[in-house]
Amino acid sequence: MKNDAGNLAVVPQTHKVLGEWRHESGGMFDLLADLQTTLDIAQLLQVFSGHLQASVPHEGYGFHNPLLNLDLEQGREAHHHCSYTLKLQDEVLGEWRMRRDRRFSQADLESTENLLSHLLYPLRNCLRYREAVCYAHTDPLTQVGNRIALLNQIQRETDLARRHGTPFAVVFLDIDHFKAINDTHGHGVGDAVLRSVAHSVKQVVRSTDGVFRYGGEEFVVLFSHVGRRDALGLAERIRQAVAAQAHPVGEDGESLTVTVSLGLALLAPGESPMALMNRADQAMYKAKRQGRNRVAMA
Ligand SMILES: Nc1nc2c(ncn2[C@@H]2O[C@H](COP(=O)(O)OP(=O)(O)OP(=O)(O)O)[C@@H](O)[C@H]2O)c(=O)[nH]1
Repeated sequence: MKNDAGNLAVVPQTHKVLGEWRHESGGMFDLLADLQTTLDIAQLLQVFSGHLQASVPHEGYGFHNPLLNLDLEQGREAHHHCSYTLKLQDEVLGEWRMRRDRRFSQADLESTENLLSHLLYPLRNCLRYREAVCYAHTDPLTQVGNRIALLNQIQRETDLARRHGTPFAVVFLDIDHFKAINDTHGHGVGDAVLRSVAHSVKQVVRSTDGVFRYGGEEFVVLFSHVGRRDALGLAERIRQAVAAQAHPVGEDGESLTVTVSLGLALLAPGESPMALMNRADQAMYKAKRQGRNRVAMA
C-alpha cells in the first residue's frame, strides 16, 4: 500500500477553502450545513466522505482516535492511501485515512486537505459529545459502565437476541463479606478492591461483553451469543480470576484476597430485561446461601 500524502496536520484555512471549493463544485454550503446535522461520529464521517466523493473519488476511509478507543472503517481496501492527522488548536482529534485504487494526485490531496479543514469543528463537537456520553455512562471509581449504561445495553441486547434467536446470558456478581474489608482495612482498601475486581472481570470477558457496576459491591456482566454451558464456564473463570488476585493492604507487603458469588440467568422466551436481571440476582443470593465463592444458575 502506498501513502501518497504522508501524515499532515490539517489546520483550518477557511478563506482558501471557501474560494477553491465553491469554484470546484458549488457544494461547499451544502457540506457545511450537512456537517452540522449530526453528533454521531460515524454518521459525520459518512456525510463528509459522501461530499468528498464528488471531487476525490475513493474506495474507503477510516478514522482513528486511540485515546477515545475509536477505530472506524468504511468501504474496502485499495492500493493507494493517504492519511492526515487532524488537529485543532494543538488538540489532536484523530487520524483520517482514505484509500483508492488510483494514485492520489497533488490536486486530489489539496482538495482533500481543503475539505478536511471544514470537518475539524464538527468533528470536535462530535468527540466532545461522545466524551460527555461516555462520562455519563461510566462508573468513576471502577471505570466500567454504570447502571444507566447497563439498563440501556440490556434492553438493546435483549431485543437483538430475540430478533436473531441468539442466546443471551446475564451474570450478577457480588463480593463476599465486603463490609468486613471496609471495617477492617478502611474504605480506601475497599475502593481498591472494587477497582481490582472490575479489572479482573474485564480481563476474563471479551471486549464486546459488557461489564457494569450495578451499585455498591455488585457488578453485572452481559454475555451476548453465549449459551448456558459457555456462560457457566465464563462465570467460573471470573470467580477464579477474582480469587487469584492479591490486594495489598499496607506498607509491609500484607495483602488480602476476596471471593465473589455469582448468579447466572439465560434469557427465556418472552422475558423482559428486568425479569432476567431479577432471576440472575436471585441466583446470586442462592450462591450466597450455598456458602459463597461459587456460581449458581437461575
Ligand atoms: N469502599 C467502598 N465500600 C462500598 C462502596 N459501596 C458500597 N460499599 C460498602 O459495601 C458493603 C456491602 O456490605 P453488605 O451489603 O453488608 O454485604 P457483604 O459484607 O459483602 O456481605 P455478603 O454480600 O453477604 O457476602 C457496605 O459496607 C457498603 O458500605 C464503595 O463505593 N466503596
